[in-house]
Amino acid sequence: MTMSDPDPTLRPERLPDDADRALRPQALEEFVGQAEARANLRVFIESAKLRGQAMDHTLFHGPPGLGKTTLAQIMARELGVNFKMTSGPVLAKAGDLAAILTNLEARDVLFIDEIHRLNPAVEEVLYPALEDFELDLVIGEGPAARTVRIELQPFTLVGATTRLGLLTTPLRDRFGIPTRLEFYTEDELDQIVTRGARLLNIPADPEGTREIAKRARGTPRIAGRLLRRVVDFALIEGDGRLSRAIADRALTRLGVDKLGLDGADRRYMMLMAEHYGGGPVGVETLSAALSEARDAIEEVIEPYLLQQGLIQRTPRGRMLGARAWRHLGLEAPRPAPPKPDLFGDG
Ligand SMILES: Nc1ncnc2c1ncn2[C@@H]1O[C@H](COP(=O)(O)OP(=O)(O)OP(=O)(O)O)[C@@H](O)[C@H]1O
Ligand SMILES: [Mg+2]
Repeated sequence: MTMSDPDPTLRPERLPDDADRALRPQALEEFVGQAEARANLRVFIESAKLRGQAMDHTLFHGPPGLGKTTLAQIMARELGVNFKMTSGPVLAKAGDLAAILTNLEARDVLFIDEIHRLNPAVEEVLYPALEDFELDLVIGEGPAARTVRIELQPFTLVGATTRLGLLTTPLRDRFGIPTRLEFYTEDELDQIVTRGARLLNIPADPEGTREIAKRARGTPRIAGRLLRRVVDFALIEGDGRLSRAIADRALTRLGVDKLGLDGADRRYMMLMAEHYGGGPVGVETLSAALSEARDAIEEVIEPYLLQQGLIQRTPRGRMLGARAWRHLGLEAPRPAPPKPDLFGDG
């Protein structure tokens, strides 16, 4: 049993994607959902513009595909400044970061994706840059080495991470605006799918977009991918219309079930049910048994299953919820009878 072959079209991944770009909202007004985050960002953006200052450093965290990169781009556009993008793993040396920082113009947005993967030496350089817009660079080596201080233009760092827990505390503390993104509701996803169908010029029935919204795992990126696949089926096997029947047929063919779970989700739950009696079982054990990286399990598979109440996290490991047993069509084991208390005095 392995999870190495989930349909790549169904899983959020991090590579920039041209197809994604077409559906990406460009303005805060067009951005559906995340009402609280959006309302707050609106205030902070307008206030920064009014003051003529750089907006405070902002951190977006939450599962993949919920709109972190999209919101960072929208911020720069709404602020009317340049958008520079890099990522934690790409910034190998302090000099790489210094080169980017010294090239920023006043109030620019610098976006660092996967910021939990910054090299510690690079992170050290970032601290004074964030706090005082200053850079301390060591020039030369050995006895000839000296430090020079470089003044930077005030800028806004926007960080994104799927793993808030892996951020160092000093880095976390330097973000004035930490923002958690939540899974989207079915209604919000329906709006996103409906807008997407319009942009793709495909006539859509309300029941058709609703079916995709229900099965998009709370995630706009997945909604966009599923929409494209359903459109393919509608054009080739249907009458060119996004109906509920064609959506259902396409999603079933893609292995997306009624709850929006895919093969990887089901293999994870089946493993817990069949081999571990529904848990508790540790994530390392699941990782080994599924031949899947622990990170991928924790970042991609588990957040949605937790949110849906299909699994629970306990101090002793993961457990399958009653809803998961029902969904798998299996009977949950009865709780074991209490063990006789051999050493008790009662
Ligand atoms: N609120 C939204 N409304 C419409 N589309 C959205 C929304 N949020 C995200 N999307 C769509 O979902 C896609 C994925 O969003 P984005 O790349 O911003 O996610 P992310 O949180 O940065 O993911 P990752 O953690 O994998 O980098 C985008 O291409 C965009 O089209
Ligand atoms: Mg992103």
